[in-house]
Amino acid sequence: MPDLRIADVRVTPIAFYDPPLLNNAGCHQPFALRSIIEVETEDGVVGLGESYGTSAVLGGLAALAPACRGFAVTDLNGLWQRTRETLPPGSDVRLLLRVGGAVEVAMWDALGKATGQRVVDMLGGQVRARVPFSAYLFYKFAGHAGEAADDWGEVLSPEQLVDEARRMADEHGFRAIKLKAGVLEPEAEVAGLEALREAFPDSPLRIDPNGGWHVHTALDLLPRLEGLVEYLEDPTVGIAGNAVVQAATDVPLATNMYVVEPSHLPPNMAQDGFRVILSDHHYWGGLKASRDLAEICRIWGLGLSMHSNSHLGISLAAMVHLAAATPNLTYDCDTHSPWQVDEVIEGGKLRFEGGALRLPEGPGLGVTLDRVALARLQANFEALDYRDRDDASEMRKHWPNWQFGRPKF
Ligand SMILES: O=C([O-])[C@@H](O)[C@@H](O)[C@H](O)[C@@H](O)C(=O)[O-]
Ligand SMILES: [Mg+2]
Repeated sequence: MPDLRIADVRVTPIAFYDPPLLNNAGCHQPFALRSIIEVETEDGVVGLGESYGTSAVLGGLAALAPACRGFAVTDLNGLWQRTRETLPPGSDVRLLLRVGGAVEVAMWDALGKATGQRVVDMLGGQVRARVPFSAYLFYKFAGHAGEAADDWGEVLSPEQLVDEARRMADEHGFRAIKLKAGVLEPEAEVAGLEALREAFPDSPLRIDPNGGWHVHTALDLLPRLEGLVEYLEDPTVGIAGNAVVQAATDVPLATNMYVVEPSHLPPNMAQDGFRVILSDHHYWGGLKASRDLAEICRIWGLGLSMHSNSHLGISLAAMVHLAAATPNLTYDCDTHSPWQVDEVIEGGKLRFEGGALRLPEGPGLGVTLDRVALARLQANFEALDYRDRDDASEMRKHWPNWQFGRPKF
């Protein structure tokens, strides 16, 4: 019988190159911040997790890590008790879920590696061989401020958007297409979506202004969006605001912004705010909590999709295991992966075939840490002069008069 007690939890902050992608909050900085979590058992088996690298999450992980020693990697109740005990009293539940969830994934990976089981099997069993992902389109600048253009170039017009989508589809085979909006005038963004429809007549489309539109703007645009999109993601602010939009259309509204932890579910159901939840194991408290969320969605008749932020291969592997174990995942998952050039797992990035990923082979998550890459990405982090994401300041390097607004348009 393997000794499943935790001997050590290591957290390594990393930073990896990120292109100048635009969203309602501004522009991505040249490096995205992330954390790599290693849970080592008394037998020397190492489980992996990946999460945010913000100062709040890193602070929470630094407090939690030493408190994990001694309990078994199967003890999720123990994990959550220690997470509550080690975070400062009154901490936001969203921080608690992010910190505990980051370690939880690594515990599943360690358990799988120690016992020869895949995470997908421990989460209830594999229901699909391939996990489909969507092409995640962004408006973007040609290059970061003061730097040369990257090989995607500028994307600010409908024509450039179609080119970006074509490259995504050619390189990875994605079918569904998501447009990150809330950047340009809504009219221009819907025109971009219409150009995508013309170029990709069979692709399910989505648009996500991240709460950037006023209720009246979303209502005005509904006639153009109906029949065009499979869901409308976070068009405006809050459950109540989005409920007004949802009441006016049969197009389901989806969210990864306003229903992001358990206490948001009852008001959402009561107000019929969103009919699709974009789950995210980094937000919801890990893999077990995300399976529970899927079950809640099934019981209450909500659609289920999957959200992503800039991430590397450990997160992607965890997303694939979770998605492969979730029968009612009703839409293709989001991923930022095509935008990332760095990787932290051995063998390089997981490769999409026909827009989908197969489960990496092997026990646990099926991925191994590339320690040379980890050291390089950690050095990136140490060299940076920022410790938190600040899209607004980055945006003003390109558009000095830019102002944040949510809603804005
Ligand atoms: O990375 C971005 O710019 C996205 O806007 C991200 O921050 C969102 O969390 C996300 O991808 C979304 O679907 O809202
Ligand atoms: Mg979103």
